[in-house]
Amino acid sequence: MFDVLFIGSGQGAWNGAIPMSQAGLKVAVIEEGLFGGVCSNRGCNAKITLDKPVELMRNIEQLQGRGFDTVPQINWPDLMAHKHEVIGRLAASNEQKLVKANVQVIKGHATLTAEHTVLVDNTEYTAEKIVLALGQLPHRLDIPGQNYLHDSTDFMALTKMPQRLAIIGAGYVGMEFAAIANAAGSDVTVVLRGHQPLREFYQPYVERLIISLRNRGVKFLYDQTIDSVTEVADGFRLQGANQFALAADYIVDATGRLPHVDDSGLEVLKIATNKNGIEVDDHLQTNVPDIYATGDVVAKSQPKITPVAIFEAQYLAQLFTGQTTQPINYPSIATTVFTSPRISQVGVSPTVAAQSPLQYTVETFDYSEDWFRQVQNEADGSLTLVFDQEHILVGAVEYSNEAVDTINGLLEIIELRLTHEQVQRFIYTFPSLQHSYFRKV
Ligand SMILES: Cc1cc2nc3c(=O)[nH]c(=O)nc-3n(C[C@H](O)[C@H](O)[C@H](O)COP(=O)(O)OP(=O)(O)OC[C@H]3O[C@@H](n4cnc5c(N)ncnc54)[C@H](O)[C@@H]3O)c2cc1C
Ligand SMILES: NC(=O)c1ccc[n+]([C@@H]2O[C@H](COP(=O)([O-])OP(=O)(O)OC[C@H]3O[C@@H](n4cnc5c(N)ncnc54)[C@H](O)[C@@H]3O)[C@@H](O)[C@H]2O)c1
Repeated sequence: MFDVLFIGSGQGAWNGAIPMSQAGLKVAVIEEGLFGGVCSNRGCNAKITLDKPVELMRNIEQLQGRGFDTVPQINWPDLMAHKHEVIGRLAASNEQKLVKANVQVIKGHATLTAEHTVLVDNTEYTAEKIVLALGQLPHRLDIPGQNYLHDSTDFMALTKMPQRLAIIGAGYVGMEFAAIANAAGSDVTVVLRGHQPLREFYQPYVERLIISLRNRGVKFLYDQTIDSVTEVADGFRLQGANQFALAADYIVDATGRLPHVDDSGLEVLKIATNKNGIEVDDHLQTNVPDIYATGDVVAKSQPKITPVAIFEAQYLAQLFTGQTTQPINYPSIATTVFTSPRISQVGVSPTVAAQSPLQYTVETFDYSEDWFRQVQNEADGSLTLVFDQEHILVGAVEYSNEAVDTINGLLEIIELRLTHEQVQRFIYTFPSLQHSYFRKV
């Protein structure tokens, strides 16, 4: 009998399994696919590998006539081969990480059969505690011609960049892929059901991102309902209400991801779920004692991203090894859409702050006036900061190529509620990004 049995081996599992095992618990991880789950094999890591040349290309573009005379072109087949090389080895190394930490690795599809029992290929495994780290699966539009639609995994394995790419949905996946495919030379059209791309992000910066992508040739079609996809002589045809029609060579369905709750026996134990995932209490415990859940499969208001899955897995390690009995207490969470420019944000949104002017002040800094950004000729960037009544930084959002580094840098100031005087004690390297913002805090 194991002390803890994880179903799923993604970020929401191994970041808990390893410290639990190192603390002396008998731990096993069951995985039916690639070890490391989505982020390692077909999510964050693959995406950032495909984005790297885009980021470099945009930086070089900004310096045309300022030290550079040409912009390099992306060689997609070479880039894809590089992605396969970098990402292809991760599953095996993720598995080895578990083995080295003395975690038992079990391969196959797990089904819960009783409160402490899981079945994998006719073998029963029992455990004191079971952790469901099942992740999410791509949502697929339920329309005729559904089989012609592709998901994020398909896109990130494309050997040839399609000439005409249609993307349905303008969330994280839709926008990031639009930026990459556009830089790689594809004629990209993003089709939106509503009128608000990247709903969770600060909208004035989303609007600037849309303008920037439009200027590069990406088309955005708002308020469209796709009814069907058909194969035609030279590709595919999307059709929708009010005579909407669009021709494309390849279509990505980026309409979101759904919690993976339907094939692991949750119903046998009547584990409570809703459309957002598995319901848990403030200790990540499901309605069934000794069964817990972490990561994307959890029904939660926090963003379904890797660092949150890691935080939850590490919390369970502390809980199960007796280091804490406290409820999970999420810190400030930075989120980023990896377009170019990027939008990165953390803490109180300027939109929320603007609704309570007595409680918050909001300040915006335009990078066209910042000498450090002028060095790289980055004119289209801004940082917005939110301060509370004590003038402590409580929120920040940046639209720029370096937004991730700025927001990660400001994260500790926000989380630790550092005062202006405390921040002034940091002696950063000069010149550096930190120097371009620390005086503003
Ligand atoms: C295209 C894309 C890009 C992304 N980019 C980013 C990013 O840049 N930054 C970021 O923070 N997040 C990003 N994410 C989100 C991130 O990948 C997820 O938040 C993270 O992978 C969640 O980890 P998890 O462990 O909860 O689930 P997963 O990684 O989904 O792992 C779940 C695992 O459980 C296994 N499993 C499920 N059921 C069973 C069963 N019954 N038996 C055995 N095994 C089972 C699955 O095979 C899977 O391997 C991205 C996601 C996508 C799709
Ligand atoms: N940078 C990152 O951190 C990152 C990157 C990629 C994915 N992710 C994670 O992966 C998950 C999935 O991302 P995603 O972009 O697929 O989902 P999402 O929820 O961010 O976006 C889905 C989009 O599809 C649209 N949509 C939904 N139903 C539709 C329909 N019937 N017709 C047309 N449009 C429709 C929505 O309005 C939305 O714009 C999220 O949990 C996200 O956190 C994170």
